[in-house]
Amino acid sequence: MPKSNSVPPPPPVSHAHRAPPVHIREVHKKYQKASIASLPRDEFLLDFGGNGVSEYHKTRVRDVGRIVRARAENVFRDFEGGQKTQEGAGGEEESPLDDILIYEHSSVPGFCVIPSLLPPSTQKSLLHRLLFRDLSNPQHKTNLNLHYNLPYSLLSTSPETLSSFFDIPQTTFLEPLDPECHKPLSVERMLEKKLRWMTLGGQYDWTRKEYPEKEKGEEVVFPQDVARLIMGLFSNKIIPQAAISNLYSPGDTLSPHRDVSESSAAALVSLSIGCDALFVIGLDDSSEVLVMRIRSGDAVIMDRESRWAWHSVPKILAETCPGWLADWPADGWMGRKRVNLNVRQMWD
Ligand SMILES: O=C(O)CCC(=O)C(=O)O
Ligand SMILES: [Fe+2]
Repeated sequence: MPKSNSVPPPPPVSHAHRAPPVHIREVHKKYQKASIASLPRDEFLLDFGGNGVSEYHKTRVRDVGRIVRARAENVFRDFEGGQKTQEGAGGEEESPLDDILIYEHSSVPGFCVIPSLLPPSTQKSLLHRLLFRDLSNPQHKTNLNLHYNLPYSLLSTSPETLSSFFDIPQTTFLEPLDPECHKPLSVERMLEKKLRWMTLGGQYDWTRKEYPEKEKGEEVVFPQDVARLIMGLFSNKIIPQAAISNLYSPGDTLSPHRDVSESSAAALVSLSIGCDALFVIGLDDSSEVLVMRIRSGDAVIMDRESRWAWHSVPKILAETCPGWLADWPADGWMGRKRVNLNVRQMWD
């Protein structure tokens, strides 16, 4: 991948509050309403899976770099460590020993996709780290901490006795901070619908739209194994310091926005696991808006101009989670979810 040399400077942080342009909002709304059955016939939808890239996109996508497969496999093996289980490979065929291609799309310069980057066993290991280990650690805040006391005292984060919200009785209740505003919430309902994001490492303040200040040195440590995974694959692009893990169910959306609170122009790296999603991305002054179907295991990179692009998730496609993953960790939970890990560098 070419190194970021002509990176435009970050827009002012005040731009985080700006309204998205009409041309982005319209595409977002159109694809929010699209039927899943119509998508394979849509030549304007970029899709590296299914029937493959459409004629329309073939001329707009080019391969701009590669990751040496042997190197990636070492990184995956290191990440999975002792946790690799016999269920890991899920009966998948071995991949041929060729390098992994990185594709850039001409509509949004710097926007790159690596289809099917993460093998099934790495996807499961990453879910385990995020949802069994990091979610049990009260330092990594979630959307629910703003309104509820989470029963962390019932969980254990020690590797020998690790237990998670998936392991405790699902009828356990989260007590609201303000009982006038919220009713108690069961762990079952939390995991099924209400848990929408968790922040890792530098804790983003969603109200003030700010990260912790570098000088204060107060940031929560970013999980070292996840950092090694990202650096092993994208070391010339980003130093992972913060991440948002988004959890979506069919019917959930993410509105058009730009990620402009970071004081670094390093790329954003985004990994997706579970159900497919539609992803919209476009620049402020461009009528060319790209819509892509993101599948489980895909990596997306927003670098250079695309780093400050508007983007959104208008739709999660129900019943599209790969079969080998649908019952993770039990009872079809991932079959009803998409988990995204959006990794950021806060400062240079
Ligand atoms: O879920 C996604 O693919 C995008 C998430 C995103 O844009 C964000 O967390 O800022
Ligand atoms: Fe974003």
